[in-house]
Amino acid sequence: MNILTVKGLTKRFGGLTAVKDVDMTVKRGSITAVIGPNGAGKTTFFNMITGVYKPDEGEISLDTHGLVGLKPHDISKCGISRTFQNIRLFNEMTVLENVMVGFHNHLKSTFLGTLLALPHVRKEEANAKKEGYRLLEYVGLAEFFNEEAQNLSYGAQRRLEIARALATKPKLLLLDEPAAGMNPKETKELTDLIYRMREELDVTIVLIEHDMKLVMQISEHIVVLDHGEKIAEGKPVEIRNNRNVIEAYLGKSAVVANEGRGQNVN
Ligand SMILES: Nc1ncnc2c1ncn2[C@@H]1O[C@H](COP(=O)(O)OP(=O)(O)OP(=O)(O)O)[C@@H](O)[C@H]1O
Repeated sequence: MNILTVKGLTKRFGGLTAVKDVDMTVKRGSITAVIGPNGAGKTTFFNMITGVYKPDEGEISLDTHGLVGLKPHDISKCGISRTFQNIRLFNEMTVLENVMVGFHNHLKSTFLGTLLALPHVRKEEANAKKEGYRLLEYVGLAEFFNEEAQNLSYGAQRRLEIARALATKPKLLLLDEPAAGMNPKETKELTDLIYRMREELDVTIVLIEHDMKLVMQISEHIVVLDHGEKIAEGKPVEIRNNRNVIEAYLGKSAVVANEGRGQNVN
């Protein structure tokens, strides 16, 4: 059964069509990758799903719930969470505080209640701390809970972003280039974390990623965008040998060479 259904999604910026008439479905419990050369429209696609941009055309449904027109915080409440291509942490806040920010959407406390430190607010805060610490344990960062986020290694900062994204208990997690800048050890830890989240937290995962080794290893389904259009989709083995994909990444001459040698894209 599909958790996400996208139909005819289009976004224009002035004369540029960044995403053009894209259809896509994501199976519940799957790991799906959206790939494509630089500027293909991948982040714009994520930005429409999370309500950062309103599509010019098209529909997006999470289960049967239409998302177009909803604000990002309402979409988050529906069960979609994300991380960003450029890490967006509060550098001078502690690691634990950064995760607690993720709970904000689900807290009931009002500004006045917080100001007056009312008992129910203090209780909510204590719960957020406890739950935040638990999430840090989950992503392997508990020992750094009191460090400033900026002191973490790059790979650890990316895992912290994931912990914060998990704070809203998403059904669907969108990861925008989660392995960017990671060394092989960090990428391996990320891979394990992605599998664990899917198995243990019942989260469906869609990732944008340039690391083709990771994409081919981890994805069950791959959607390829080029110049805003979907040019291919399928299993890793199908994508690896797809003529349009090889051409988009490497140019026409690569297709000819590839066919000559019977080799694949990576
Ligand atoms: N806010 C914006 N205003 C104008 N043009 C934009 C905006 N956001 C994206 N674009 C353009 O839309 C196209 C798609 O950009 P997008 O960032 O979605 O691509 P991408 O596939 O994520 O690229 P990359 O892999 O380099 O991150 C690009 O040509 C980009 O310059």
